[in-house]
Amino acid sequence: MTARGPIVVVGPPGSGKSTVGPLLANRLGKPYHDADAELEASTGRRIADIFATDGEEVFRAIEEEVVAEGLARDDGVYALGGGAVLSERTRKRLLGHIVVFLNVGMAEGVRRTGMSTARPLLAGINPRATYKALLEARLPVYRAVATVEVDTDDRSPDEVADQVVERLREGGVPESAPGNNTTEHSTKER
Ligand SMILES: Nc1ncnc2c1ncn2[C@@H]1O[C@H](COP(=O)(O)OP(=O)(O)O)[C@@H](O)[C@H]1O
Ligand SMILES: O=C(O)C1=C[C@@H](OP(=O)(O)O)[C@@H](O)[C@H](O)C1
Ligand SMILES: [Mg+2]
Repeated sequence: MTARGPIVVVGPPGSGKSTVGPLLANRLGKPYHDADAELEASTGRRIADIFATDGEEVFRAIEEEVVAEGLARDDGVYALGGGAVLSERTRKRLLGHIVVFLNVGMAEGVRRTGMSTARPLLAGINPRATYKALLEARLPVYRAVATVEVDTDDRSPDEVADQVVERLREGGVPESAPGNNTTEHSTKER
């Protein structure tokens, strides 16, 4: 399969990008990078602090720069923050990459993110409603950039990573109708 740069992992908060990313990298023998971790390392600040002090717009501008650098690498597995694909410039930069969309349903996504205060967007009074709105708004965006979509609801992180590897071996054919993808059917007979 000809694709450029790192394999990119996208999806909503709690879909498991930062958990599955390293497992996937390990299976593929590639280095792993996480955009949120790099953003915190390069700014010396926590994401929650940037949101609280400077607001989302400033965070998104920093994120766009960090992600542009990360995407320019030659290789690796690169997990983005859940909202990085909201940037049109970032979406354009994703063209030509293998982009893995880890999907998660609302109930499981809320459950996985509910224990953490590290995600300022979900810190409001009704995280369930916020998460639902976020999923509805972003699902089409994740699908538009993805070349592979994998459901994570009923899979452990290891099972998700295995499934991604299998799908990549099949040729990156999506589970369901995304935009930036190969549209022919899987060559693997089942
Ligand atoms: N497939 C999974 N099954 C169960 N729990 C998961 C799964 N993937 C991730 N988690 C858990 O959900 C939480 C959020 O995972 P994380 O990798 O930080 O998601 P993301 O980076 O997409 O926001 C973590 O506590 C993680 O252990
Ligand atoms: O969905 C989002 O807008 C965000 C997701 C977070 O990353 P994860 O998706 O890894 O939780 C982090 O980048 C920031 O809190 C904003
Ligand atoms: Mg993450």
